[in-house]
Amino acid sequence: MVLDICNLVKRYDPAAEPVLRDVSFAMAPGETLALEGESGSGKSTLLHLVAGLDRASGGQITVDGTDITALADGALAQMRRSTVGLIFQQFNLIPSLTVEKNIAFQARLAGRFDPDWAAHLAETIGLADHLQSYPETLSGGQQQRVAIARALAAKPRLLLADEPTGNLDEATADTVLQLMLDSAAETGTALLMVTHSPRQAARMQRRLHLSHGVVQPLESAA
Ligand SMILES: Nc1ncnc2c1ncn2[C@@H]1O[C@H](COP(=O)(O)OP(=O)(O)OP(=O)(O)O)[C@@H](O)[C@H]1O
Repeated sequence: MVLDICNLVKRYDPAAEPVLRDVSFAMAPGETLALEGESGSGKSTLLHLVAGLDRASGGQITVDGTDITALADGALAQMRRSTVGLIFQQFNLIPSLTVEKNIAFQARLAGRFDPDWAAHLAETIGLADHLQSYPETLSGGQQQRVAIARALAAKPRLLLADEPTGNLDEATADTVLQLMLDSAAETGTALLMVTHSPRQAARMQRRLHLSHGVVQPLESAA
């Protein structure tokens, strides 16, 4: 399994109910999973814990064979660089680098830069004419696509995406999701994606609904 989450608990306020009470699920290589649930149900919290950006209050998160809840901060950062891709609502593009260099950045850090793969992603995601532009000159939707291409370029074992097509019109969102699904299939990346769109969720292999701190499976049309 690329990801194995076991009895995960997260509480922010010791006096209140935990945001995540008892979350358990696993993902195999290449698997695509939609995480749904109403606003405030804890979806972003769950992604942050899996990314090692925040600490669990209980339970285990095993990423590519390593229980990350037991890792020190330095080892967690190393795990993120080598194994996990992130597409979060803040795009975190590097303002001093061109689009082309932003796309290459994480792949280079991970030691997996493949210029042909990066060029294929930029072309398919509609950024080929903007490779020498700087992020501040791009629209929000274009910046979001750079963040997506950057994550895919590094061929991560596990890709965590928090509403990755939220800034895009429906047709562009469909194209970009298809690229993410094709890339996951080609590189064996497991894709865990938070979405509010039932239409997008239906294109993933599995759907989980997060409510009251636990996840339940939902039927998927795929
Ligand atoms: N750093 C934090 N400190 C305290 N409470 C937090 C923190 N981050 C999130 N929360 C609380 O945890 C709950 C879950 O928030 P989270 O952002 O994970 O939900 P979400 O399902 O991703 O929501 P949305 O769909 O609106 O993005 C909310 O009640 C939120 O207020």
